[in-house]
Amino acid sequence: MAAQSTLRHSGDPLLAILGPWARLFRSKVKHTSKAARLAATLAFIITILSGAYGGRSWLRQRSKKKAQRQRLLRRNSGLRGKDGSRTIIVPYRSSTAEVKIHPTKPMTFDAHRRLFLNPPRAARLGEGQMTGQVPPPNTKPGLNIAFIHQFLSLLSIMIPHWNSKESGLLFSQGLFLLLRTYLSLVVTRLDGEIVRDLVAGNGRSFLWGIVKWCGVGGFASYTNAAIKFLQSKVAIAFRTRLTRYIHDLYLNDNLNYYKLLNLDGGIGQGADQFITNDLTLFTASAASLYSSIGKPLVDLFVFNYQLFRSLGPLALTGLLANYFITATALRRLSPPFGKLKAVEGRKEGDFRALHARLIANAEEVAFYGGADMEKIFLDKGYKDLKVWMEGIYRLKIRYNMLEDFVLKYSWSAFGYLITSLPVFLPEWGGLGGRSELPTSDTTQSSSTTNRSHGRMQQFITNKRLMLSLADAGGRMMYSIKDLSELAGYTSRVYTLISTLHRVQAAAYYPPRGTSPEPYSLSDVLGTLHRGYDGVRLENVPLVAPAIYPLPGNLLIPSLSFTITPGAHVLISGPNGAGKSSIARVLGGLWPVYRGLVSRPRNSGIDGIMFLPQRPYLASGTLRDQVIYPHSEMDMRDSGRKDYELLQILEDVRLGYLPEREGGWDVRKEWKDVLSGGEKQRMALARLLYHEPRYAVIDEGTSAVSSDVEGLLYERCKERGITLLTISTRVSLKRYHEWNLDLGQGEEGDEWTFDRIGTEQEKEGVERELESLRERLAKVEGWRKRREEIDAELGKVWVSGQHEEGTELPPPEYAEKEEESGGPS
Ligand SMILES: Nc1ncnc2c1ncn2[C@@H]1O[C@H](COP(=O)(O)OP(=O)(O)OP(=O)(O)O)[C@@H](O)[C@H]1O
Repeated sequence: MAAQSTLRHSGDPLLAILGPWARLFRSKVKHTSKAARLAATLAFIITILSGAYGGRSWLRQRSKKKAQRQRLLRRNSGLRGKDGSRTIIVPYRSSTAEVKIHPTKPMTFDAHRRLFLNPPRAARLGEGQMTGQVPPPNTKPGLNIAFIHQFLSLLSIMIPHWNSKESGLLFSQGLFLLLRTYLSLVVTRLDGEIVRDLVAGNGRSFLWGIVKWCGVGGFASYTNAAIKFLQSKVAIAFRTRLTRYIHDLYLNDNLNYYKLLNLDGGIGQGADQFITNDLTLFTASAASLYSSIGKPLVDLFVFNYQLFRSLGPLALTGLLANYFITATALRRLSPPFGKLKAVEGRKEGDFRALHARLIANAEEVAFYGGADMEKIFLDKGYKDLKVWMEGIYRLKIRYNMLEDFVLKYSWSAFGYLITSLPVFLPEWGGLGGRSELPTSDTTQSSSTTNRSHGRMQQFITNKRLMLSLADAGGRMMYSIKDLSELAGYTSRVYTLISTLHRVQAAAYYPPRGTSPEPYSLSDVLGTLHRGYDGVRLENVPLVAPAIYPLPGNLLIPSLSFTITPGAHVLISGPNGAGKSSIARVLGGLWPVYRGLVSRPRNSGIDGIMFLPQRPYLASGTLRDQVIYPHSEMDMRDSGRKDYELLQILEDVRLGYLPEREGGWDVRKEWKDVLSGGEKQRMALARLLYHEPRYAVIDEGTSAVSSDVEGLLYERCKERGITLLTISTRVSLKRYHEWNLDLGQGEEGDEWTFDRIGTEQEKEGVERELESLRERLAKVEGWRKRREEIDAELGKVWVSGQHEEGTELPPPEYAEKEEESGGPS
């Protein structure tokens, strides 16, 4: 029996663990009363039942949530939180995942403005106020105080609180980095022991050493993988923080995405290269810096201390001197990697912008057959980039040679010298060196053997320490280059964010002690008043702005008119007179340089809506095209239904679209699917959906047939929308009450604002007729003058060649054909 039980125990380890517990349970059960057993059984059954019920409702909720997510994803929609956050649904593997986005608080932007617009003078960025640019053009990206300021400013966005997720990630990474250093130390010692045992022929210890080596190796591999994983997590967390911050600053009610390119111009071709490429490089570089500098720094301290213990103060002094000299030499001789990287980023951006332009205008270029011309632009853009990159590589090759020689070969030679110290200069060889001295209580031969084994172990350990140290020092040196490159990326990202802050705060100041250029961005004195039921301009000059700090171009010196509800206005005039410019000022795209502009507060319902000259079709579903700029979430919130959208499409004669395209949820490249007229009608459908009180329609029906055009205007008016139509078509007057006519006078900078169909307007027409009559009266005189000139020219032509009235000889080829009997 005993034998049986032993067999069972050894055969089934699980039973061996559970057996005692089972016995304990059985003995407890035996000693409990019947009532207690009944209660326990009941509790057990209730637990199982409630568990099953809970599990079932959890499963149900999960499948309901899954279905909701799928629906939201299909409809390009999401969920809105009470705290203003948005939850969007993204595809994840075969299912979906939720991403919650919290908007950046305005307070945060206010707090950061100081960092990005008023940097300390010590950072050599304060001079920006003198030149009106932040950062000033003379701030070179490199390892300087400006870099530290820029990096710390960005760090305050990347790690907003000490207890944020990013700090946690960095802390965990730090722990793993320390662990790796510790493991390197263990490996170093182990290496020495293994070689000692091998030389001494101690097989048992040698094998045990190998086992320990493998165990430590496995653990070290896991540590390395964890460090890399955490580094990528840190990089992506940094990138998420910065991207969201930039998006919140870039895409807001202040229209910074428009102003950045059209008014400020501080970042050249646009923000896309900055946000996509430079930001990625910056965050990857910042995250790797932590381990690429942090780890060797810790290593340097630990290994130096170890070497000091075994080699003594002379070695340590030598080592430190070596670091200092090589670091200074390399720093002096290194090219300005930061500046090179910043320029490279700009050139990459220019090249990318050329491609983006071609993609956006592919149809137009194709019609013109402009491929060859576009290729020239693209090839030139690439050549610029290539020449720059080759220049960088040439600079790098020289530096790399020097770096390699110094860090690999000269350092190892120096390392051998240092590790030989205990052998040749035992009295200088530190604490470990004392063991080298002969002792009197051992025999000569065993002392020699022991000493040589001890030397061997110590040499191997020291050599490994030296190698690790050289590796750590090398990595420190290499990271000087990484640091310079990081300075380049930092400068790019900092420039983007500070320019965005400047646009957001309209912080354009003339250099100290000077007055601003008239009609430049630092000379904006007018007011844009939102919250007026109508549209009113009072003594507003119409100025086409120029990129800061240049002065704008004055189109109309002073414009004043008021539009009240129901007073539909046609804004007419020749091309380039400034019609669309009025819309730009009203929309807040262009600044109000002088005077007062009043407009409704909101865009859309109860406000004002603008239909631009070039119809825009968003990416998304067919529904998204009608409700733009609403999302489906907004549409559901306002209680609108799909059948209403269909009615709107019927009103603009696009009722066939949902069926033809395959429903409301279908996604297509709508700008290629819809014709020019359909696009304009879609824009009017948006107007009918939003039903604003006022609408500015800029050439919104130029591609629509005139019968449908009239119908569209009537539909808008039926819904109580007051129209401000910008058009060169005088025929549109019949749908409007007032006419603002621009481009009059000699200079084209005068204007009239008249009621259509009134005495005043008739007088205006009379005036125009009178001026035409005056011109007609001059026609007779011009005709006579032309006859005189013709006669003069006729004399010159005829003299000495042909008689008047004689036939001109036939062309040569006609003569030949006649001779050969006509064309074959
Ligand atoms: N972003 C800009 N920067 C500088 N000048 C501009 C800008 N946009 C337009 N302009 C200039 O302002 C003037 C008025 O332009 P606007 O677009 O208002 O003309 P318009 O009367 O609407 O002409 P059209 O009938 O051709 O649409 C033009 O001379 C134009 O070149």
